[in-house]
Amino acid sequence: MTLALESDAPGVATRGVWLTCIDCGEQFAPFEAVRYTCDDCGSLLEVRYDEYPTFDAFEGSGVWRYSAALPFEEGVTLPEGSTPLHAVPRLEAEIGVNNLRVKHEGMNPTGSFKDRGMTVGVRVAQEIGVDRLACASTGNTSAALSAYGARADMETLVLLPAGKVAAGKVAQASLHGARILEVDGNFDRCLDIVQDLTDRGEAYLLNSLNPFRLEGQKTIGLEMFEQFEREEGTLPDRIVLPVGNAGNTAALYKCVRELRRSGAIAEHEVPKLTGVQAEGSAPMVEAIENGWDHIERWDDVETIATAIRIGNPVNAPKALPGIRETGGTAVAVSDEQITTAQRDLAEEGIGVEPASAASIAGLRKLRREGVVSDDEDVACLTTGHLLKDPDAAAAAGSDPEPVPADTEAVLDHLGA
Ligand SMILES: Cc1ncc(COP(=O)(O)O)c(C=O)c1O
Ligand SMILES: N[C@@H](CCOP(=O)(O)O)C(=O)O
Repeated sequence: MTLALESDAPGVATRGVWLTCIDCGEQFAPFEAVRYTCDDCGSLLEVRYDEYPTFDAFEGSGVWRYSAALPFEEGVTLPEGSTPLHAVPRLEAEIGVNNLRVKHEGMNPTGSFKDRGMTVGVRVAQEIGVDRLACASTGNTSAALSAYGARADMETLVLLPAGKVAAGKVAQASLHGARILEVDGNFDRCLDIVQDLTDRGEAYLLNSLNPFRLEGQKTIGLEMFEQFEREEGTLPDRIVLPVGNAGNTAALYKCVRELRRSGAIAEHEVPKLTGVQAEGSAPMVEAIENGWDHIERWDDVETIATAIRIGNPVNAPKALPGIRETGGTAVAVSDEQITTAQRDLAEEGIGVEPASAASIAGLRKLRREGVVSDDEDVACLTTGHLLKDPDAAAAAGSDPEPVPADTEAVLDHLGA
């Protein structure tokens, strides 16, 4: 396995930062115009730097600890990052791997990893000087954008698929002051519309199609590597993560390529990126299983894990090579397997929303199939907090037992 590394970026932009097309290689200055895709060929853009740092360049905490690998020294912060890397001894033994850690991104300020992307993305919006921020969302992106937009005192517009966003997320967007449009269509249609609006200059797009979002999200990998190394004396052999729009997969792949390029990690230390989707929403798994270099859009998607109810992952051109070049894979899990994993994590004290539990469900399935071996050190990413989706949590948990307001009756009920 050999990773394809970026070539040197010619010339110098702001702090040596460039927007580069992942297909034709065309380069653009990063902040002089609003641009999400390549002017020449329409493909995805990636942020590239003149230099890539090693671990000794990092200081401080949270996302901005990694400013040497980001386009700015600091951003609009709440602050975000510094999330725990939990040991889960019972799950580790039951699933049967050498080492299992859970990186719980639900512990970010708005309860998901999106905050890492927004602290950078909203800072870029300030730099460019836009008036209004916008996103399509299955919930978490809208919650994060609303909070970071509020922090920056900027107007926010969010488009949500009607009836398909968990209650906690709508409440967040609402209270942080976003204008919320409920669209009669799924997330992918919402994103089509937001792209049309932003192409017409109506707003600045802060979905993960915006390459600066992924810069913030790549700090998940930087932080996880430092924690894993500190606590386990090694790096994980494999990172297992839920996949929706495939931004995190793209961001983690970029993280390892940059670390390889600076010499901070060796080729044999590159973890296998392993994506998990819900069976009812699995275009990336379909592409990996069929050896395709593109995804086919799924128009009808359904899963209890509403955060990853996505049929057209826009970052697939970045994420598919990431899975393949790192020797990883992709797997689909049922809603039942997701709920079981959500309960299992809860029994270890870790509260996650359904999409997050997909990582554990996927690892368990791959281990049973023998794709993951028993000597592997694995990090699973859990992406959102349990309270994001209180209805799913209540349905997965047990019902409260009604008792009279009387101590004897309570003791009686307990069978004492
Ligand atoms: C909780 C949660 N997990 C996973 C995902 C999937 O992440 P990505 O779109 O980066 O693949 C999302 C959103 O897409 C999410 O909100
Ligand atoms: N799960 C996401 C879907 C949008 O993803 P993005 O990373 O492209 O913004 C959400 O929370 O909306």
